[in-house]
Amino acid sequence: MSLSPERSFSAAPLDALSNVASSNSTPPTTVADSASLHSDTSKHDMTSVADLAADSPDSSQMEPLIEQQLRDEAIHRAEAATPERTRRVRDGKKPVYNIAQLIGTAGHGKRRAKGDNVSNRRRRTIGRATEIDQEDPDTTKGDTPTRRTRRSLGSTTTAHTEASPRPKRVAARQPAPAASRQATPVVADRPGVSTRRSRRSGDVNEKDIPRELRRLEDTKEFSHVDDSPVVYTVWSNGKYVDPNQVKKEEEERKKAKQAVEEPKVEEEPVTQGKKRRVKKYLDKGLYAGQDAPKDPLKGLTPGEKKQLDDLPELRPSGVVNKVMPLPMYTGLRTLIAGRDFKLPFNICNPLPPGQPKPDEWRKMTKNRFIGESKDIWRKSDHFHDYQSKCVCKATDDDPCGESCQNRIMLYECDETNCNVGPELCRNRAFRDLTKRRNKGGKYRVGVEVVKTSDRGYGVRANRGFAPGQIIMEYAGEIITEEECDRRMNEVYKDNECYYLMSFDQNMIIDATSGSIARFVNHSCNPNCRMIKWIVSGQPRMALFAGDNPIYTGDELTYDYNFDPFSAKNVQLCLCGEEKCRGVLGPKTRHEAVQQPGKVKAGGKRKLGDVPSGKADGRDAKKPRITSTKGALASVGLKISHGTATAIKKGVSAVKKAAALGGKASSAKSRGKGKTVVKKTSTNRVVKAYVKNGPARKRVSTTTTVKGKAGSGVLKTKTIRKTVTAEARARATKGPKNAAARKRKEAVLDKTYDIASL
Ligand SMILES: C[S@@+](CC[C@H](N)C(=O)[O-])C[C@H]1O[C@@H](n2cnc3c(N)ncnc32)[C@H](O)[C@@H]1O
Repeated sequence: MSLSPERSFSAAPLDALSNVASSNSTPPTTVADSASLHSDTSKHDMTSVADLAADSPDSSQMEPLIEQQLRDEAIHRAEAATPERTRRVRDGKKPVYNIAQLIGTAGHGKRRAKGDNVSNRRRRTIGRATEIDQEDPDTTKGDTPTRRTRRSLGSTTTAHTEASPRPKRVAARQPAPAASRQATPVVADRPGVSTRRSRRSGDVNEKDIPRELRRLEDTKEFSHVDDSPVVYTVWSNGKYVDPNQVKKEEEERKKAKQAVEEPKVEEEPVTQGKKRRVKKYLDKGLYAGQDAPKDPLKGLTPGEKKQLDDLPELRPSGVVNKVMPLPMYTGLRTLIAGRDFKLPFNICNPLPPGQPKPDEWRKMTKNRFIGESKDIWRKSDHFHDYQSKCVCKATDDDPCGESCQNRIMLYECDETNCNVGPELCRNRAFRDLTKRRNKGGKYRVGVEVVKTSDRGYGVRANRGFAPGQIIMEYAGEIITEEECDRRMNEVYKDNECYYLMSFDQNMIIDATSGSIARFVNHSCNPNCRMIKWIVSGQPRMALFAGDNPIYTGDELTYDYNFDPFSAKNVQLCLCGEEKCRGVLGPKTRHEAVQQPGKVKAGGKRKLGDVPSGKADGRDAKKPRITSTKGALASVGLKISHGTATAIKKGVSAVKKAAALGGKASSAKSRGKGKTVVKKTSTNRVVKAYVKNGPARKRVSTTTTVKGKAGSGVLKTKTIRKTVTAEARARATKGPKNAAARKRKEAVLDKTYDIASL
């Protein structure tokens, strides 16, 4: 019997032979190659065995021998090539193809998708590939090895996707017939791969358990014994629904329903045992955050007081009426006069959310020195002056009230300079402001930024403020004049709004990054004042309510007393007041003369405001205030009232003004070596910026020495300037009707006195 190649092929165990072949072959591309792939011996080997048979005298005797030899040879070769697979061969396991090697991609390494960690994945493809081959021999019949390989590749993908949440669909597409189970051990016999079925049945062969799971063998979880109670969770809209919470809510709903259905029995006041329920009335809203006036009779005329004596029921009993508070400052008068009144509907109606808010605004609540300003800033004499104690007494009617010297000097009382103490002292505005703000809340802060129809943003009150009460601090970056010049010429040159305020020691507060106060607009008849106070020896600027109370919803305004410095920068005033000056300009001389006598809380005062006895008893250290006549006399105090000054671009006129013969400034007189012609008694910067260009200016200076106050000589300087035709044309372009234009022109015809007022 001759040994044909086919016979030798069938005689050898298929899997072992194919393994050997697969390990040695290049990827097969033809049927012939496929045959060679599955053949157990090389052509050369077969020839030698056939030769051996041919040479044998008794071929029938030789046949089993040859077969045996062939088998041995195959095993031997297989062992030499891949010892592991040979072991499988010995164990009679199914053949395993190395697909990557077969298709020549083994050298590429594992494929890695984006974010896909394939390092731990098991190559189950081979088993699958085999499965296909084994599962349905009919389907594979006639398949070239190439096709099979492709199929294997397909199953490679399947194997990869097994880890993804779609294995079931894959399984559905390829329902595994019973035959596939035969193939399973190919996978299962590999460490770490055991089929679900085998695990479930508990028939776990130790060899089948992956090494990393072996230590978990004793756990219930491993044996699929779940003795924990089954917890069903409910999820709604991607959120976990707590059943207890649901139950609670349901009970509450039921209770509420019952309460509505059952007629409510009026509760009898229980006098014994239980505490009597007291009905709560709204006692806040109208005056939220506002103290009631201490003395309601204070504002009444003698006639009204007499009238009140005839109406004892109206006499304030001291008990706060919480039921329906009367208009706070006019309540008693309204009652006496018997007038009807109605509460304004918007009395406590702060803006609803979603209002346009200013962007590009970095809020700052405290002053910050920038650049050189800190080094230049020095402690001037009045910073020490504030330390002298006031002469108020705790037994006074109004301790540290209107007559307190500290208050008159615009020094805030504190533990160093107050004779009364923190409980009774009423001259601690900045402390009160801090306390109020620290408590937080929209209503305590009391202001909000609003968008006005024609003046950009503004600020309105969302609570009431008593006359003279502090509202908010004007804070920002404290910069030198040089820095201010630089910013004006470089940074703010295209801006329409400026947030520059003259401050102290010739410095400027730039509130471009600053507090809300920067948004307060100008009015020629304002309801607030911007006042500089000395607090713990440091100057601070704040907005105070004016002589009248401020109600919720009122827009807050103060008189900028604006100095445009250049006619080019004159802006039309849109305050809408009857006595509007027409432009954002400085106060007229007339207004300035009228102003001081009017000022009450925190404003400019005459010496006559200070009770003479107390003035005499003042500490010698404090600046002596001598009585002087006229409007300018009153500026002997260190007051910066209405000091808003916008400093517009242009060449600093410091030198110019100096050249015009202005006297040495207080700064110069203090040996600073700088010529500054702007120091005034009000600390207002009167600085003549002369713009290169068509602006025609007539600048004259007069210096009046009025007396001494504190650290320096009081000076006033008047710089007159005339509005140019160009500025006039620009300023009167706005008003549409002839009357308004005429009014503007009339205003512009005036010569402005930029004076220290
Ligand atoms: C300190 S800012 C006040 C806040 C400013 N409205 C805003 O939107 O930022 C000053 C600027 O506001 C405008 N402004 C303020 N009061 C005005 C008024 N009464 N009439 C016209 N413009 C006014 C002017 O443009 C002025 O330069």
